[in-house]
Amino acid sequence: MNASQNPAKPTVPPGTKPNPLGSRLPPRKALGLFALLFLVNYLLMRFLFPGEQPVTVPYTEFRQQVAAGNVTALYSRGTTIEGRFKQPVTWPTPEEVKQAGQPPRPTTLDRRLLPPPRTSAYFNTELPAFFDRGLEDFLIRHGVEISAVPIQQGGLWTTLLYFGPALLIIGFYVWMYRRAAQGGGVGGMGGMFGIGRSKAKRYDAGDPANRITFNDVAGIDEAEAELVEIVDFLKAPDKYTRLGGTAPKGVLLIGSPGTGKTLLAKAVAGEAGVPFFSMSAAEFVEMIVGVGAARVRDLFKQARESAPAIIFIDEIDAIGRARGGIAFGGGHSEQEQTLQQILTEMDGFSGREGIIVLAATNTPDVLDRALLRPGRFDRRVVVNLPDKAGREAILRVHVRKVPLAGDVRLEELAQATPGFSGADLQNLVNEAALLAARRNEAAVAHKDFLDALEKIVLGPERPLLLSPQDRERIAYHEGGHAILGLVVPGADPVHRVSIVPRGQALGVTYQRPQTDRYNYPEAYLRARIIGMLGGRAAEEVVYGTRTTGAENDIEQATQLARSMVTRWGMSDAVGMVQLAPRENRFLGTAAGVGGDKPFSEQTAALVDAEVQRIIQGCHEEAQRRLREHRPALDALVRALLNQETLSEEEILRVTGLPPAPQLEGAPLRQGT
Ligand SMILES: Nc1ncnc2c1ncn2[C@@H]1O[C@H](COP(=O)(O)OP(=O)(O)OP(=O)(O)O)[C@@H](O)[C@H]1O
Ligand SMILES: [Zn+2]
Repeated sequence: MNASQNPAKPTVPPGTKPNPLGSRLPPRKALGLFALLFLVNYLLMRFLFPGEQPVTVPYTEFRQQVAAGNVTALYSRGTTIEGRFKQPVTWPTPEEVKQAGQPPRPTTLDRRLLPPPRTSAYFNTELPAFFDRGLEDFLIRHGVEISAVPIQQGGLWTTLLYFGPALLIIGFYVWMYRRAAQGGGVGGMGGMFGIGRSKAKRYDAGDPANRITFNDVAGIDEAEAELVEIVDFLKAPDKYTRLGGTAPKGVLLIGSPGTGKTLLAKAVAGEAGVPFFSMSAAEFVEMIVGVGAARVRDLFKQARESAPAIIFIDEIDAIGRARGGIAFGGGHSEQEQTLQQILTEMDGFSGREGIIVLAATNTPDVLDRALLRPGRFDRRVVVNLPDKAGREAILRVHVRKVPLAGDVRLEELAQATPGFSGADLQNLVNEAALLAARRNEAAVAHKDFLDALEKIVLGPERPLLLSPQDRERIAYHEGGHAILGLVVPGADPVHRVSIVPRGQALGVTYQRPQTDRYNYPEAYLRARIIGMLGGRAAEEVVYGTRTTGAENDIEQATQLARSMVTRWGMSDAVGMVQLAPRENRFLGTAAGVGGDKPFSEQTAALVDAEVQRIIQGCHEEAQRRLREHRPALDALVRALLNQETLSEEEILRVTGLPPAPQLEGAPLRQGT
């Protein structure tokens, strides 16, 4: 289970001002007016020219009309004949409808039925597949004019009338354009409905109340340090360019979601005291081609007017994907144009203007090379997930505005939250504060944090009606995980066991590392697998039967064992061979064996056999140790059935076991 879920984020950053250049007519209204005109146009057409839509008649009917002398002219195109009747004709005729045995008004749903009757002076028909030899003679005999050009539907006056409504719409456009242009004073695409205007959020650093500085950023010191130079440059651009050096133009911030890229960009603006224009790249790209480019132009224009300034483009991968790569529905060329416009704007800077473009992405490897060339986003700053000290510092930033009870131990919380991003930690503080408020507490206590953490990691409690047998089985399952966490050397300390159903889980065992770990001993990994298999092993030892409850455990254990074999060279039979790709550093996704296997079938079989051998060994050890500690297991289960959730001290007390000898910690794990 992944600990970092989407944290709730404030949608509008503090200090955001609405764009002062809003279009005068609200876009909603303009659209409504537009739709109305369209409707009027359509109705007008239908009303004025009810017969102008040609009827489609069968070939036999066409011949009959020619024979009756009712066809004046025709034009043929391929096997289609279009023409004009002397007298308008209704098709299908009432007799036809009767013959077909249909109600006079067939529904459009039934395609086998005849079309609804229509009257028109114009018609079209399909020539039969076989050649009608006498047709030409036949037509001439009946005085049909064979036209070389398509037959005009209606004369000059109808043509004019056709154009009337269209002219009306064009007139409306011009009028709207003028209005908007007068109001906003921005020409070009930007004038019309404000479509081409960037919806950039301007965040002004001038107001000290909502000024964000490096003080608000914690735990990502390296990234911060790299941006200090940018702040310097913005404060005194001339200092850098005086000797002919080129100023930085673009910085790419790379990091997982919620690591504080946006925050960092804002802090740079705040530190330098310059305005901050931010926009998400996804907002650039809309349905209408050309709009994205216009928005880019407008964004840069706004920034230039208030230079020195920072432009922040979030999720730049939305437009900056390598061209010719993944095709984007219909929006491909739009995306390309938008990207091109950004490049053009950046190339256009003299560097002395004091504008720096910061862009953020969490998938740097998909970006177009053109973006990364010198003079563009040639500086890259990696924003990593915070380590334990970093997490504590971030928590400290976010609890500033929260009254804390004396028992809160931020260090412990930092220890229990490996893999959490800054945004996740902010969310944790927020959830804890909400929980404390709901509990009518005067300050936020440590327990509030722990409960909030549990809710974030596993989802809210889920009321489930369980039979006493099911509850007992779940208690033994969790008890199995917990006991092994206590008795297997090297296992992470167990700090909470619960049989309250949450999210997908029926029960949870939390294990907490002592410190963040970057290098894992083999013994530790084995201890982890043994613990993971402990739930099933306990069920087997106690009941002698199995349930589906171990699915998640099996999945995790298999993944870990596979990594031991394919990535970390921990199988003697396979040896020190890398058989699986490295995990993605930025996304933190642990990759299993790749889809397109770069190794042979034999190797694959060997890997599978080795994975099985590891799992089997761990499974046996889990069963053996649980048999050995059966009294402790029973005691733990009794306490769990009584109290549902046990803390670390309670677990140690009821089982009478000492904590497992430590190898040194590793990230927080919860087994389910
Ligand atoms: N290093 C940090 N220090 C303090 N707060 C942080 C940190 N990182 C993130 N946060 C908090 O999380 C919130 C969201 O972070 P932010 O929007 O900057 O992340 P991001 O990396 O831009 O995410 P995304 O990639 O999803 O846009 C911030 O407003 C801030 O409150
Ligand atoms: Zn389990």
